[in-house]
Amino acid sequence: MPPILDIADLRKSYADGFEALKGVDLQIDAGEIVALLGPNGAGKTTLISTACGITMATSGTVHVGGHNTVSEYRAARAMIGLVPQEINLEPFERVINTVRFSRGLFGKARDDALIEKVLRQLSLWDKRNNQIRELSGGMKRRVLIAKALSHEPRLLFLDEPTAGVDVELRKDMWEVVRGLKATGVTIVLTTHYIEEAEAIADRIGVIARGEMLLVEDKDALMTRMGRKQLDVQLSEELDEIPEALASYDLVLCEDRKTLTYSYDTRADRTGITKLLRDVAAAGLVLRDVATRQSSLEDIFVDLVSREEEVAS
Ligand SMILES: Nc1ncnc2c1ncn2[C@@H]1O[C@H](COP(=O)(O)OP(=O)(O)OP(=O)(O)O)[C@@H](O)[C@H]1O
Repeated sequence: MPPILDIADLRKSYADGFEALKGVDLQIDAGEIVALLGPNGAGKTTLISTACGITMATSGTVHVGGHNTVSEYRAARAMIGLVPQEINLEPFERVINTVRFSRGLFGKARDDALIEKVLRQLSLWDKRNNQIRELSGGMKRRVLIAKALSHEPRLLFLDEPTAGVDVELRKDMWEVVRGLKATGVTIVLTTHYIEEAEAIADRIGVIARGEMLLVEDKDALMTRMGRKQLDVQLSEELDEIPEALASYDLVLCEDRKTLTYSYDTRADRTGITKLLRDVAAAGLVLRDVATRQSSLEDIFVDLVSREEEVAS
């Protein structure tokens, strides 16, 4: 099956000459959840707005469900739902009318059963007759999603859906996103919360300075780039790493009592057994050992800082 979203060599320079996207390629299959991570100003919002046809690309193409977003704008746009970063709702309008109106904007016939389904799915049915101003911040964000779903899109873009939302509500939102995926909607979201990407994404894309550094299956990425650390805690402080352990790539921590050993989780031999034997042979007394798996956050920080070094 062709990808539901196909972005090829997308470039965007703003009027002031700033190049926000420098040839981005991205293919997304139907039914996936893809999280786009990147530092502030990386180009995530520009990518989403350009993919939706709100911002005009300087060059390159975007196809949604096989439709070109410029030459077949209407067909492409009908397949897309966009949940923007800012809450841009009319405070005195009622929830149900807000959502119905959005459907009308796409020229779709009124469908009360569908609006009820969407509002129930987002736990907003009880609030359907409330004015927007009477809702909490988390509920307003869910109204934005309901609006974006009102015309039955196949591809939903969520631009920082949980920015400024507390931990509990963020987890609720993750449930909503998983529920949408279960109904067959493809989801592309941007986020600054790495645990969010870790919790819900099937694939992760990392953008920095307008370039897509990688797009990869989350689990594969964590296995490929993830390293494990072994902290060897000693009973006594060391001035330096003993000569007998020089062949290991060890780091002596600030407390001078912990030696950190990094190893590749995929390697046949991790070297741990030999290291511990050599630690004992060097006359050091062990107090404790602990292991730590690098998180997606470690991988992300590592990737982006490496890219910054190359760029500077
Ligand atoms: N209308 C515009 N005119 C000129 N430059 C712009 C415009 N919109 C965005 N930019 C610039 O393009 C770059 C990418 O911005 P964008 O909003 O896409 O980043 P982002 O990754 O979404 O950032 P954030 O995480 O802070 O939301 C930034 O340097 C920004 O200043």
